Amino acid sequence: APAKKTATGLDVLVLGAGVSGLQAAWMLEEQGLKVAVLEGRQRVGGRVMTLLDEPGYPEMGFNSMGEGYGRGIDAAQRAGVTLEDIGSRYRAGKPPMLWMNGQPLTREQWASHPGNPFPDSMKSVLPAEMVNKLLAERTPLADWNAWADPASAALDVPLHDFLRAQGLSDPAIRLANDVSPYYGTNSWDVSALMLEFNDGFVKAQFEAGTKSFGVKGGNLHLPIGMAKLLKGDVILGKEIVAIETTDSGATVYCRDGSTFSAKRVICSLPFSTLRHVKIMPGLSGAQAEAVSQIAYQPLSMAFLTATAPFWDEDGLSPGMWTDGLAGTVIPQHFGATPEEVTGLLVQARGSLANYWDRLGREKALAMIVGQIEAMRPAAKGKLMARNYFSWSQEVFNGGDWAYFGPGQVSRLVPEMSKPSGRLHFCGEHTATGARGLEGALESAERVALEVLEA
Ligand SMILES: Cc1cc2nc3c(=O)[nH]c(=O)nc-3n(C[C@H](O)[C@H](O)[C@H](O)COP(=O)(O)OP(=O)(O)OC[C@H]3O[C@@H](n4cnc5c(N)ncnc54)[C@H](O)[C@@H]3O)c2cc1C
Repeated sequence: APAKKTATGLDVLVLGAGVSGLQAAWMLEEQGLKVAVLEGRQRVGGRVMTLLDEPGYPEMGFNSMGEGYGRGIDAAQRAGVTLEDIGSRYRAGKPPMLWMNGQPLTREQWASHPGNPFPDSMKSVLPAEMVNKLLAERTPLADWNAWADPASAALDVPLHDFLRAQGLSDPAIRLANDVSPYYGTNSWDVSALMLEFNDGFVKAQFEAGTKSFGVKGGNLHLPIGMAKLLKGDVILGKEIVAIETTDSGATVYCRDGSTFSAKRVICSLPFSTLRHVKIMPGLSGAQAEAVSQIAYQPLSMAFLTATAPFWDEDGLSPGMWTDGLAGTVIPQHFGATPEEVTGLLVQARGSLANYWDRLGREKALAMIVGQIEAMRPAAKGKLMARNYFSWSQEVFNGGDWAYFGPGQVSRLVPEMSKPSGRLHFCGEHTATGARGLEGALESAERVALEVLEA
């Protein structure tokens, strides 16, 4: 039987219990509104997701906040969780090595390697550093806060164009970007302007300070703490399938047959999942285009542990950036001391993530272990595959963060987050001044003010 309504006389229904939805709900309650939150998963947190039963509490989602995360630091204090500077843990141990074609290379070896396709002046730049370094040094975006202004539209071109203009050949672009893209699946499907905005945000973070904060015991404790602050219901297991607004109110329909009504609805769903929700009346123009078209980053991860420190045996860093099917191996230093390795997080982005996903969990894990063992015989028989997590395959995400394709920043960003009648939007994809978790919180502030002023 359909679940009974648990909340009546609501001012606002918030859809999604990620940090943006939880923050918006809290802000509106502070102003005296009656709010309920509906969440599809059986947990809160969305893209903040910690494996609390694995050693070192590996993070499958949100990693850390910078010192400039005013909203994030404030939310953590309110939620009663402890932030610790984990920057030294990221930097602990030997620096990761570059593995090209199955062979380990130091930076010096790479600089003179015959397979190095980078321009002469940049031979010692590692592939993983190249895109961010070029953006940092040569961004054509004078004011990063103006990224979505019409005046910046000329920069809304494929990342490929920017990288070509910096003197990178196609093989150099493939290695520096497409093997493990931060945004997009390759240099053609992402706007350079989006990365220039991100570069500005990163620089502003460094100006505020160089610490990286994580939540003690796992980042998942942040949204759990934020949810506890709410007076209204946070109802789990409520997959939204339709949203209807009229001149006088709004109704939300869930997959289990239950319905909820309120004066207004705030939707924090990523557009990758919202595009499967029936919206009545339908959206139009750039907003409809955005909901249907904006892409989400493919990102998949395997969590491995080692029964013995094979990196001591072969004398090489446990960290690996490979140009092959094993992706990037990131040692986790979350034990009692920063030296201890609590596990290996193996990450694939872009088309490699899609390939792992198509193999499926078991085959992907076996392939990853086999690849590492082939490169490092000392690892043979010592790797334990414990977990596989794909953001693309998560029904309630359909990918990691939103990214804009060439032309989409200018065409969609100024329009896509405006309210449609009594339906309002928040979530990291709607942030225009910050990125990541801080962007999600920024969007919550914007939407809360929007609802209060409506
Ligand atoms: C691997 C990874 C690493 C990251 N690292 C960092 C970092 O280091 N620093 C940083 O600042 N940010 C980082 N981020 C980004 C940060 O985690 C996100 O920006 C932020 O958590 C997004 O919050 P949100 O509320 O916008 O979206 P979400 O957390 O995705 O919340 C949306 C909610 O809606 C729910 N939902 C979706 N569809 C439905 C439906 N149909 N019905 C009901 N509920 C639904 C979801 O279950 C989810 O709970 C990272 C993200 C990932 C995935």
